[in-house]
Amino acid sequence: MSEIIRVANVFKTFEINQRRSGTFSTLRSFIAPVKRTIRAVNGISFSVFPGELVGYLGPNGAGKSTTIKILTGLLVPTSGEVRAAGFIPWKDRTAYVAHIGAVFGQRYTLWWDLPVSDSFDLLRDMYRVPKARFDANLKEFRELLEMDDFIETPVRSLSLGQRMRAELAAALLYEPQLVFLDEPTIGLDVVAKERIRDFIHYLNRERGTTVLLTTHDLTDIERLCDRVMILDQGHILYDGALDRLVERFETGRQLAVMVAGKDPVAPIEGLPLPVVQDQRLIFTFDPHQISAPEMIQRVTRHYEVLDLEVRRPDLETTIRRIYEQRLLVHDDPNVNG
Ligand SMILES: Nc1ncnc2c1ncn2[C@@H]1O[C@H](COP(=O)(O)OP(=O)(O)OP(=O)(O)O)[C@@H](O)[C@H]1O
Repeated sequence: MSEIIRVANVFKTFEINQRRSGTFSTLRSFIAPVKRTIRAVNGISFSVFPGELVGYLGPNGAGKSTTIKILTGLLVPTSGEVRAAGFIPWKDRTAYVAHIGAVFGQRYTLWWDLPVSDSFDLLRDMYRVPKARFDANLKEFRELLEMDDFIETPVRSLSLGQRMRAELAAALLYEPQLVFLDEPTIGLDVVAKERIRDFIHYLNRERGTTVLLTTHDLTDIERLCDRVMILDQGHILYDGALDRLVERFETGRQLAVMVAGKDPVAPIEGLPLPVVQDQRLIFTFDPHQISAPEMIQRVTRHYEVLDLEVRRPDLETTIRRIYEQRLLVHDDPNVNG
């Protein structure tokens, strides 16, 4: 199957003017600002295949939005090649945008003063969507995104959650095969986030829409993505299965056991002393050093166990460790996929 997105060796640098700090020794150094180059995207390559839902992760300033802007044709890369849905995004943008959808959590694309339904009608005309297809999509999206209560409301009066649902519908009513979602759940409450996730899931699994999703909310990623790419300082540091990433970097697993009797906790050779929490003994262990079955065996040999549970750290804890401790390093041949 041929790829729907192909990014090859793409760089994007920004030149910014920065005031000189420090000495006023010469007039020139006082007046002329210094040019500084920011390498927002620093030689990235990847492919996405039709029907994939790929999470694009990375700490603040990693270069995610810059990549999405290049892929949607809003920015021209400094060098490198991009093809998406058969187009070079920034070259033939008018034709290209009819084949893609884009939702930016922090930017409005709908008409501010128009009721939501009028915005939808305008989009139907702009993209020349046949009426029957448009009406069928609208009917389905109204139901899935529960839009009936606000479809006649001007966009400026919508709540953030309502606006995001309207934005999603607007980006998808003309059935693009490829969709870019940049922080679609930002600022939403848990119920609204869940509704948006269900919709993205439906789009991808039921309609086969290809999705590239940028988010800082790791529940979005956990719920939706099998594949993730991690970007840092403009480099892709990991591109592969989410499970493999977690398996590789997860530490601090816990075995929580409820034991019979009230004897003081006796140390088990080779294991650190457990802490007592909610009437359970909590043993923290590194799954790369000792497996969960072995931990269970050792502990059950020592105690009469009434109940036990192995707890894994959540995805957020694992990803935070990866970012903070810089566990993924550019050019490490072992980290990709
Ligand atoms: N138009 C611009 N001019 C100058 N620098 C820019 C511009 N756009 C982005 N940058 C810089 O490029 C780098 C990457 O920014 P980008 O917005 O792509 O990161 P991001 O991963 O999306 O971050 P966040 O998670 O905070 O949104 C940052 O250092 C940013 O300051």
